[in-house]
Amino acid sequence: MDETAPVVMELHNVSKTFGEVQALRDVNFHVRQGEIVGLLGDNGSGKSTMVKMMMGYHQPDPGGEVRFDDEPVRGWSVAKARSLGIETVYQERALADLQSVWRNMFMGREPVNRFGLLDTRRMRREAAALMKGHMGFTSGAVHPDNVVQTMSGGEKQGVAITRALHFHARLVLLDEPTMGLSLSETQKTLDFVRSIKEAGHSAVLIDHNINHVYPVVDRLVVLDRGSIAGEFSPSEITLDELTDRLRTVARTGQMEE
Ligand SMILES: Nc1ncnc2c1ncn2[C@@H]1O[C@H](COP(=O)(O)OP(=O)(O)OP(=O)(O)O)[C@@H](O)[C@H]1O
Repeated sequence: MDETAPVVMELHNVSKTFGEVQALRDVNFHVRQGEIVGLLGDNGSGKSTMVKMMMGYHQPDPGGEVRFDDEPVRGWSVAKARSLGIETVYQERALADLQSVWRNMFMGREPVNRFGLLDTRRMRREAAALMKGHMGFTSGAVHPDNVVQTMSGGEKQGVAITRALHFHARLVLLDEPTMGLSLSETQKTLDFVRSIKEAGHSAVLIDHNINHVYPVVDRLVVLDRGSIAGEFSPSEITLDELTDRLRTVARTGQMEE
């Protein structure tokens, strides 16, 4: 990974408290352009809270800051994050289940024709082309008019990721994207993550299965009870060593005994 690549997004001293629970504690985190970062940690360690912070769903507690392209972001919100090119891919939550594939692909960014009306023909046509190109859906089994609800988990994932790629998302956030997917769908999803990097964009990936995360990321960040407990590059640590370290963190809260 090019350590001189510009930082796209940064969380600076970010904490997040929900009532009595401190989900994040003084987190300092960054993602560089063209970098894929994996977030690891036990249940409740704060991974989803961190992703939701990056997608604009949560605001940091006072004293913390979200930065984008080296500038502090004011008025942090989901709409603001989307306008900066941040896309989220969730297994179940990214798509409107009762809407068609083409509607989902263009939601919020629908092209209009010369009469100022939604250009549905163009959306259908482009959705079909994208499905063939990015998703490799050549069987005809998945049509742009299909309602998302009827699609498999992997197909839904494909739609969400295709949308992120098509709109040139600069940062794609993936929270458990392989949950419940078959082996081949998982492989496809991980290939998509690689293609984000190939396109020069960035991603943050949460996946409980470190066998999925390890081969696709440039850097691994380990969270423990809301704090960053350690950071590795897969080139510095074998998968077996990483597994051992994660067990140690779960037991002691430290990366090393
Ligand atoms: N909206 C909320 N209100 C109250 N507590 C919350 C909220 N969101 C998260 N928490 C708490 O914050 C802590 C961190 O949760 P988070 O979902 O970020 O963990 P996680 O690492 O993603 O866990 P998992 O791997 O189980 O999904 C947990 O104790 C959780 O119960």
